[in-house]
Amino acid sequence: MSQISPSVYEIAVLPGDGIGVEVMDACVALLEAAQRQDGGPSLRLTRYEAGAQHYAKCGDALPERTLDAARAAHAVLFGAMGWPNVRYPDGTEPIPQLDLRMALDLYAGVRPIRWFEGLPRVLANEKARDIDFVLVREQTEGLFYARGRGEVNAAGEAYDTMQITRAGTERVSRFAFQLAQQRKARRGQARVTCVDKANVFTSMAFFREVFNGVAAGHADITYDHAYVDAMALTMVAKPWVLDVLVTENMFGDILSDLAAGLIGGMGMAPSADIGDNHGLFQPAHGTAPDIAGQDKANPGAMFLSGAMMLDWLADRHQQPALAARARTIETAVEYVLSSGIARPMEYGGTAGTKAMADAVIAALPHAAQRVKDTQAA
Ligand SMILES: NC(=O)C1=CN([C@@H]2O[C@H](COP(=O)(O)OP(=O)(O)OC[C@H]3O[C@@H](n4cnc5c(N)ncnc54)[C@H](O)[C@@H]3O)[C@@H](O)[C@H]2O)C=CC1
Ligand SMILES: CC(C)CC(=O)C(=O)O
Ligand SMILES: [Mg+2]
Repeated sequence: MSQISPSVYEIAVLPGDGIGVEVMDACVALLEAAQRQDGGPSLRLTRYEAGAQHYAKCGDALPERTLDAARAAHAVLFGAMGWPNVRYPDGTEPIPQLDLRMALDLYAGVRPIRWFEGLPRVLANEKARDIDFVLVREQTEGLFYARGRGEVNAAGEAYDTMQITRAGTERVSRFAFQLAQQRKARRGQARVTCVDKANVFTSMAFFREVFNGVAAGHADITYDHAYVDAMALTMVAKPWVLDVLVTENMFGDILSDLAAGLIGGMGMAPSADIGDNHGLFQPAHGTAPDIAGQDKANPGAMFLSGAMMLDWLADRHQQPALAARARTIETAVEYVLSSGIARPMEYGGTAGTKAMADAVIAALPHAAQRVKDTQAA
């Protein structure tokens, strides 16, 4: 849905916990530098508190003020939240991103995985250079429906329920086909794969049946199916054959980390949580307690999530200058890695979070020129 362009885009910034704060500082610096450079539409980036540490301090992981700001903003930029030893009384973690997905109805978790020069070559096969697929994860139901509802009974049995609805499956499937249509326009072909476990679970057989109904309405896009265990193998054996995948919440959670492993780890795996009225953009990784506070995190996933936010705003508000800014940021990230100007510690290099941010910011003028040259060609 396109909307009138505001004079300033209000962005609710929720850094969260651990490396969420570090990669967010780097991303805000990059977004501000890119805006200064192109002099285009303004983003007002305002920080709000939420997360496990906030819960530990104040007993509230997602304050009303933060939720209101997220609802009112043009977009939400999110770091990561959660901390292993901070728990709710039921033993689970305060992870407000799940509450935000429900509150803002962010049903499509969009997780692109693309290899480019400068990323580690995890798979030896030359074809691994062509890895370029998007996992669309349903995010408002599935096995995550059980959150806060699970039970352990007196007989010592624990139950968590998987919820699959026709409406929820239809809308996420439609989203996947629309995404495939956009990719087809760019790449000449597209295929949507429904990832499920329809051979075992009634809920998953229903997911597949509803997906097939949506597929029937998109005759221009090829589709197929894969069981989730076989998909795990395909991802490792020949991920270059994958295009758009759509799956249930929990399967998507697991497969998206596996997919990130194909390009060297979580540090270059961005994501977008999209609903009909709101968009939230966050790296697919968590708060990484093992490296937090040491300036070791790779901010690349956060940078690319920021670029996804600019693209989404550009599309929603018909603002091509923001799409150009997104291309500039992506190009700067790729240039820094491919030229070896800086190599993140995650890939065995020496560049910490701040050094990566400095290098990408310094590459912005060069990247902007490259984007202009490409557009002119
Ligand atoms: N969206 C979110 O906010 C998410 C939050 N979490 C929370 O984060 C906490 C830690 O969870 P984990 O299972 O350890 O997952 P994690 O994604 O934080 O870390 C997994 C591994 O990847 C590494 N890693 C992650 N991001 C990196 C980056 N940008 N640069 C370099 N290395 C990176 C970590 O050092 C760790 O070895 C938990 O409290 C969990 O609930 C986990 C996943 C997503
Ligand atoms: C903390 C999680 C539930 C979130 C997560 O792992 C994810 O969004 O990928
Ligand atoms: Mg995850």
